[in-house]
Amino acid sequence: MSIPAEKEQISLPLEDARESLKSSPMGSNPDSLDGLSPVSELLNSPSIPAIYTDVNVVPEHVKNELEQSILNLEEEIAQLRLKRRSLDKRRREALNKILDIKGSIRVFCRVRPFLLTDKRRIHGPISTGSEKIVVQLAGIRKEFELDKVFLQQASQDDVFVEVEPILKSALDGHNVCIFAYGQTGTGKTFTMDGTNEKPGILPRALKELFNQASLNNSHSLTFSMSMLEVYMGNLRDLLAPKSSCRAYGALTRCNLNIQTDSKGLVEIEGLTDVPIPDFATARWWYTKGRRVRATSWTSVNEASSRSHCLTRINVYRCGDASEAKAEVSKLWMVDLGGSERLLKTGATGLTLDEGRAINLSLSALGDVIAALRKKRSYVPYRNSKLTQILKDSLGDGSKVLMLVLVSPCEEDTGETICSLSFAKRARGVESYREFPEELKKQREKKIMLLEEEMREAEEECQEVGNEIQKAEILLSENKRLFSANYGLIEDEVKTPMSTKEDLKEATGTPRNSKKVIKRNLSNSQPRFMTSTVASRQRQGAAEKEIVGRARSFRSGARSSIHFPASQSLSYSDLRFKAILQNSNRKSRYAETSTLLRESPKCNGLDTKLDTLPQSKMVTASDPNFRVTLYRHRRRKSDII
Ligand SMILES: Nc1ncnc2c1ncn2[C@@H]1O[C@H](COP(=O)(O)OP(=O)(O)OP(=O)(O)O)[C@@H](O)[C@H]1O
Repeated sequence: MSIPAEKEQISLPLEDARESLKSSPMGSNPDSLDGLSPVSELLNSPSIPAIYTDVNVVPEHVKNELEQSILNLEEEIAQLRLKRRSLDKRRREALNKILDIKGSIRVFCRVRPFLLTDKRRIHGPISTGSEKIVVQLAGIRKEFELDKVFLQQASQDDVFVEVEPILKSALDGHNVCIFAYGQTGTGKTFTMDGTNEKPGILPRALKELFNQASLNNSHSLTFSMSMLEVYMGNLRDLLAPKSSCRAYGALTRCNLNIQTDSKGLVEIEGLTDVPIPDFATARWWYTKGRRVRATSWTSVNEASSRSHCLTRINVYRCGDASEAKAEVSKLWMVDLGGSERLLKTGATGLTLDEGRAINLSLSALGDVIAALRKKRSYVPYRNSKLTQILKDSLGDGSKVLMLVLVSPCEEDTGETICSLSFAKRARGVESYREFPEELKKQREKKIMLLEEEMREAEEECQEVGNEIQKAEILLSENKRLFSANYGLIEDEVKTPMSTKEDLKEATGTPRNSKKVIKRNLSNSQPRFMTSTVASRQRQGAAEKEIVGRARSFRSGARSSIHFPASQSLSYSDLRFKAILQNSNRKSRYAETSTLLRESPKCNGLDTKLDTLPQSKMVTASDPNFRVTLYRHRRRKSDII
């Protein structure tokens, strides 16, 4: 049979796809995906000649094989996804068990190094191990056991390494609270925020979250951020636009209400929640919030924090497209106000009030943690704003890390004992270290096994993720190849349709499946982007032309028709897909893409709206007090 020149052009898409597939990772190494039947195998098969000059003469079995290969790949991908999901579940369960064995409330202690400003460098507390601290006061020796003790020489790195596992819990869907507690000037802010040279937990955590999000191929993770401070029992939004806090009418921004829904979920009405798509943005907002934080002068610490500063990262965790809603978990990082004894700070007036307010809320926090530890039926969350805000992040299923910061100085020993007593109370008396030696060993062994299991699951999950990626590349190549060569002709050959029917199908009117497509079109676009009558007419004409071309192409009137590779592959238009779908009813590829489009977008911010509690229990602050407070606030940022 002689081959007209234009027929060779028709075959170009197939040849292009063949070439691009060969140069793709799978094409160059088709064996790397076990169990899948790559199209490259098909292409290398002797049954397919090097170049098809006319799609109509491509043997039917080649087309069937290609179709089968696509179906197999889709099946494989679905199964691999299931496998990844179950591996991820295994990893999460192992991590959860580890944290449960270690205790869902963990308490670390960090001893601050001596500072130049410390007058007498006489050691107060003496650490006698990595999990024990001994303090002597007036001949009385007090011993405190903790989950970890960081000595004076411990770096920010050393601290962060121990904090990391709890961050993973937040990514796994648990609510997490990390607190820095301690006397003024012991390094709470240094540990949480750090400096540019020695960044603390917060900036490191932000970086780590984005790092983990990029590695996690089983879920898409997105984040948003809020910062607020609790000052004298009032809440202030640290990320609110400046003007809104200064204007009288916007005072509510500075006195936010805490709302609890019927399920116990807490939301702070009107709190600014900014999306943080990357670390740079997160850092920018965080620096902004820090600058606003209220500080004032006391005789103990020249930049003493007179408030509790709370940073919340909302983690939106979304599986594959079939999951309608993202799971939301909260990661709170809290730099608590100094827990100083008021006489010592020499505080008077407002500073004294600030100190009192801080101490009251710290004591309320201690009560809540102790009640949770003892699994009491009543937990006194309502005793302070701080505990009301954290209500849904301190209870069941949540993880708490309390970092107790202490001074190394002898003169601070009294304060140090107070702080460590708080830590002891938070840890609870049922500490595992009071268990018999044998039990402790069993526990250590169990943790080791679980850690091993977690690592294995993590590695396998990574491998499966890579396999999915490869299979997806291959699948899209197969689909491209198929639609480039057979997409428009299959139905015509098997079930010829009238032109009218073709057009109806193309515009998506009569059949159910097409209705889906039509609905998608309107759903997936904002109203201003939907087609007008005129554009629909133009669209209709274009579709007629495509169908007409396809028909004449198939019926042998090929003289003036060809679809160059670029054209045949760049039709992303949904209507064009509808035509393809109709002309290829047997195939489910077009439908798959439609369904994917239909599934809700996994966007943290979209989801956030859904997750906001609807029924509210409002706790309002006294408005008179708010105004007074607003006028009298002293901030270091104001002074500067
Ligand atoms: N581990 C450390 N290494 C070096 N310097 C430290 C360390 N911890 C604290 N400092 C220094 O001690 C001083 C007081 O620390 P910081 O402001 O963090 O205390 P704080 O507990 O947050 O006080 P406040 O409750 O009053 O806000 C700072 O100058 C800080 O740089």
